[in-house]
Amino acid sequence: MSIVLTPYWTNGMQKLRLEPHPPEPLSKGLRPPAFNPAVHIQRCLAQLRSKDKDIEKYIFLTQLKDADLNMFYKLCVAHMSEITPLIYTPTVGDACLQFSRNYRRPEGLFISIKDKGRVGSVLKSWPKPNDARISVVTDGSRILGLGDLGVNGMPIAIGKLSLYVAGAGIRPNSTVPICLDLGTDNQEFLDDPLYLGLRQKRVSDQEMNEFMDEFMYEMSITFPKLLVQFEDFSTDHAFAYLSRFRDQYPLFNDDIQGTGAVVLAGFVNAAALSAKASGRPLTDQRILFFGAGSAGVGVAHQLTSFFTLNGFSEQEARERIWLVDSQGLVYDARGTLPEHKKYFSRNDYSGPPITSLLDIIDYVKPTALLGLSTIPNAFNQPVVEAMAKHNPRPIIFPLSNPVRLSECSFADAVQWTDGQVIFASGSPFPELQHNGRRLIPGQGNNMYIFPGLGLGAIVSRVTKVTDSMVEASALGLASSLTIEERDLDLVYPSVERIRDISARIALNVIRAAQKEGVDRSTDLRKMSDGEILKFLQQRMWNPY
Ligand SMILES: O=C([O-])CC(=O)C(=O)O
Ligand SMILES: [Mg+2]
Repeated sequence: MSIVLTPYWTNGMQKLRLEPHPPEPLSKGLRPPAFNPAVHIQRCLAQLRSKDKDIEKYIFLTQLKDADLNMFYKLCVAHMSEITPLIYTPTVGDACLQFSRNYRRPEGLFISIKDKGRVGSVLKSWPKPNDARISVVTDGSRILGLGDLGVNGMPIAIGKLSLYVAGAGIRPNSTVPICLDLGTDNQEFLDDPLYLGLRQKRVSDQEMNEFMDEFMYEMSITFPKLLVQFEDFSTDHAFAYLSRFRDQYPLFNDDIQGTGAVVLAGFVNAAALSAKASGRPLTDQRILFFGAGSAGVGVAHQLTSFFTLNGFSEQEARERIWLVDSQGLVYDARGTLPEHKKYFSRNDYSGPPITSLLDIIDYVKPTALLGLSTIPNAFNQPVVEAMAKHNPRPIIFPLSNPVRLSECSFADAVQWTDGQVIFASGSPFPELQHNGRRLIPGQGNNMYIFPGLGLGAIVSRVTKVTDSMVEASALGLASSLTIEERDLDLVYPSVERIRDISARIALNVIRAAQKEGVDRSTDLRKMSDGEILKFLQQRMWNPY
């Protein structure tokens, strides 16, 4: 028997209390005579399934988490592929949009620009800060593909952290969801009397920088063992704060690095399938990115490592990549470009702007088309057919979230390529049958990466998260497919195995951290791979 911290509420405030784990049986008379915990999970599942709308299911699960944390995670772990889309993408998108309307109880920390100068004292209201290991921090400025949602971004931090618990066995009381309120430019919310954030526009970059400097410093003081995951900051801030803080504190940006790693993993497997069909070398890839925000450029950077791992120079790797933004193909002669696009801007084209995606495909002749644009249906029939014309097995990854912003659906991509597409999307699509074949879409969502990357970083107590740790997480994921999954042409493993996958990713991350000397748990250096895997699996928190 061990002791865990269980959240409870008093006077509208969340507190934590110490409880034996598993709990002592209730005294006689306090529960129904035939109550059987093993059957109770079926009751909870039936209650969940009786709700018609996904948002109702989300609300039910949130309340279950309040009332019976253990049962909530028991359901998550036992029914991962059913529950994940409800507590996370895509339903969490609606939960964010409706957060101020559906709000019931406090969960997580809100820190606002009004706290500037005393952020430390606000952080101290968190109970047991020494137990904190992982925080997901958002400023709500670019939630999924839904734009600036202000403090309504909190559910994204909560949802990601639930996956840390369910998918990597992090203890629930080690997780700290944080939403920063730096104002919002969402006028609809500012006008809404129920909106739960400050009634002001976003602050200037300078004020935000000062706030973020104080916030990150105070976080490191209050939570000495914490890893920070930045989530859904607007593109410029995502890049700026990653580079501002990454050498000072243990942190990563999920949208740049997590998404980059998950797509690299899927791409490694997709490239092998496409090479098999075309007979051309594995590295004969030309990758077109539709969307050049934090996710698009983050993924592009990560994918260059696919080529450098296969013997290309950095320059050669960069030449395999083309970016498209709202003004079409990104190239030097087009005019001044934002900083984050410059690295991939083409210098081998100087004609008039090419703006239509179809024309760009004809010019580039890509083997892979990756969508990170949040423009629904941008990969329409002519676009997908053009990809199929150039490739026996085109790689098409519409990665925008949530599902209604996806650049195309799985069913359309299958139909328009006669089943030849190698497909992964950001949000889940159902599998289908085509000409008697079972076709299963991949889900190229960072949920495969961050639990394992975080677990490895936490267990080895890194001083910082390096590029090679992120790359190692991707390769760990890519190699985690079983033979059966490879036979089904999958590019990602089944999410039901997420805990095994997270352990394998964490092992790779730990080894990469050791190689670079950024690990502080140096005891792990003496252990074999098998011993580390066993250690990780044994230490994972389990609902009883
Ligand atoms: O949350 C997700 O599903 C993936 C992600 O980070 C994003 O779209 O911003
Ligand atoms: Mg995100």
